[in-house]
Amino acid sequence: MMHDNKIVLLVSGKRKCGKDYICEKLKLLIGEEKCCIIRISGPLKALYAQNHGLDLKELMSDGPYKEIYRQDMITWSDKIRTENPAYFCKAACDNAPKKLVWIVSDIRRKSDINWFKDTYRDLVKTVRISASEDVRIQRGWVYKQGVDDIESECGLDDYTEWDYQVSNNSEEDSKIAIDSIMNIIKELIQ
Ligand SMILES: Nc1ncnc2c1ncn2[C@@H]1O[C@H](COP(=O)(O)OP(=O)(O)OP(=O)(O)O)[C@@H](O)[C@H]1O
Repeated sequence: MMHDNKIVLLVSGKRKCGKDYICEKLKLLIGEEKCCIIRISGPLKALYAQNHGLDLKELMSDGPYKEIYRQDMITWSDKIRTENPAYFCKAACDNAPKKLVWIVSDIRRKSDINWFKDTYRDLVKTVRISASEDVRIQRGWVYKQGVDDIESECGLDDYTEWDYQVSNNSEEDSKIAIDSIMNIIKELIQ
């Protein structure tokens, strides 16, 4: 199968490690004409909102709505995933614009990585972002049973085959992380 992409960058990390922060900076550096951020949670939330009569805009935002429904959304989407593990990954890619670089900013499960690797083969590069618990707490993370202790948060804790592992405990860290990822990307999209 031919793809328009040259890179599919899969990004993973615990809550408040700075996934969005790093992905947004990468997108700006690569340029919006070449790059977009994809979220597997996009089609997931759309379908959930539709099925439950909720406001999608509220659900997509970082507000309280997201936290109120997070748990139920996980249970609901797990049911769909049991029948078809790739359902939400495929839907996210089907809806994504054609760009040289796709950054998938919410990779959570081994089944996500497997589907992307089966589909996009050697275009796939994987990145794990980490930050200490102290730093994540400073950024607003509060441990939640039923969220932080289940597969959607821990499914990749023991995954070891990352192409890049970067830490994001500080602004300095993020610069180093972004530089090293950009070095690879620049070469691949030339
Ligand atoms: N290197 C950094 N320097 C300064 N602020 C940062 C850094 N990384 C992240 N932040 C800030 O920390 C907060 C959490 O980051 P972000 O939303 O990117 O995390 P996330 O991993 O996407 O979280 P979630 O899993 O909840 O979506 C944001 O306010 C972000 O601006």
